[in-house]
Amino acid sequence: MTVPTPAAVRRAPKVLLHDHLDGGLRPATVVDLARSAGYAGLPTSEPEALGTWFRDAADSGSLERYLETFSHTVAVMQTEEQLTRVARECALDLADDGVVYAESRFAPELHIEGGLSLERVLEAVLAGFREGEAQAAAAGTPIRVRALLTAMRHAANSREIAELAVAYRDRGVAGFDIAGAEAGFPPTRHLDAFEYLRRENAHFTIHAGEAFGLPSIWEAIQWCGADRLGHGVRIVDDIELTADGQARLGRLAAYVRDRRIPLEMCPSSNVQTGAAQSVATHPITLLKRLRFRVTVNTDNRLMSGTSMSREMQLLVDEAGWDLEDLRWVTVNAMKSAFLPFDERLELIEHVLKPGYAALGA
Ligand SMILES: O=c1[nH]cnc2c1ncn2[C@H]1C[C@H](O)[C@@H](CO)O1
Ligand SMILES: [Zn+2]
Repeated sequence: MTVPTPAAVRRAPKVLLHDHLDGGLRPATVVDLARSAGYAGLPTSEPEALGTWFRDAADSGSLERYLETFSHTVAVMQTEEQLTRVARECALDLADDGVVYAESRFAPELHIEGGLSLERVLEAVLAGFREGEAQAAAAGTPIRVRALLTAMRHAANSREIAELAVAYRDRGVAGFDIAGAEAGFPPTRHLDAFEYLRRENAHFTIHAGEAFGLPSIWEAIQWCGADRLGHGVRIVDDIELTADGQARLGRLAAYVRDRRIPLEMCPSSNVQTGAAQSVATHPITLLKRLRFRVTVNTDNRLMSGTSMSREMQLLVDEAGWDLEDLRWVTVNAMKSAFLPFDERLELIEHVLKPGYAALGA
């Protein structure tokens, strides 16, 4: 068991599958964009205080209230310049944190209030990712960033967004997702989009098992055919721990583990929305022990005041994780990425394994 130092955690190569573009802005950028766009709705225009405000407001114990904070970030992501800047800074911030591959998700339908078409929104974001990748490579911290297109589960645009994801599959879009309030909006509302994606051999993940339990996970997998689960924490409701420390898996939990369905787990976010009590008791550690295909993610770096390094460090400090655990979830994430197999393999063999070996794993 190698307990990594904070410096080693920062240096370790990381893979991020679940990060919202509109949940990861720098506080200073929100302030700057709000000022130049004339958006007067921010609770404060002092960057540090704004960062604290987002964290506190998101610390609500409810997914619905957590999601309300996005109105401020979405308000300043309505022009091509704004979108490109936010995407470029996202790539740079992740690369600076040691992330070598990231899938960044956002909902194009939330960024058309300024009159942009969905295609223009997407192209502005993709341009930002390419700029960020080029700058990061020049700075010696190469990163690959792909987009996931999200459709909002309370709305009715999922088929159109799915078609957009397929149209741009060779131009920087790796897959599709649905997000937003979970209770009352089951994934089967969007069956048409998922069936279309499956016919197109396209990849998708579904936010499920975060604010709602097993039925949501079951629908996402068995009705919709999700490749991965966003969060999926509530799968523990189908696991019974016996007095002697053994675990008995129900049919759904066994299916998820048997089929190696990746769980995009986001510890800090789950504590904020009430899906988990603490990082120390977060189901990710039990699921890791039971060898589910777990991955560690940030969800919303702004709302949680976090980064990949911070999420990993919290698991080390509060849940007893070691360097081998970090390496294992990182390889899990790379195996589960919506990137072609040969590119995944190349990153595992030439970046992840040597990176962890250099740290002593
Ligand atoms: O953790 C989440 N659960 C459900 N929806 C979420 C979560 N984090 C962000 N979202 C929503 C709010 C964003 O505006 C949208 C697209 O990124 O996705
Ligand atoms: Zn999310």
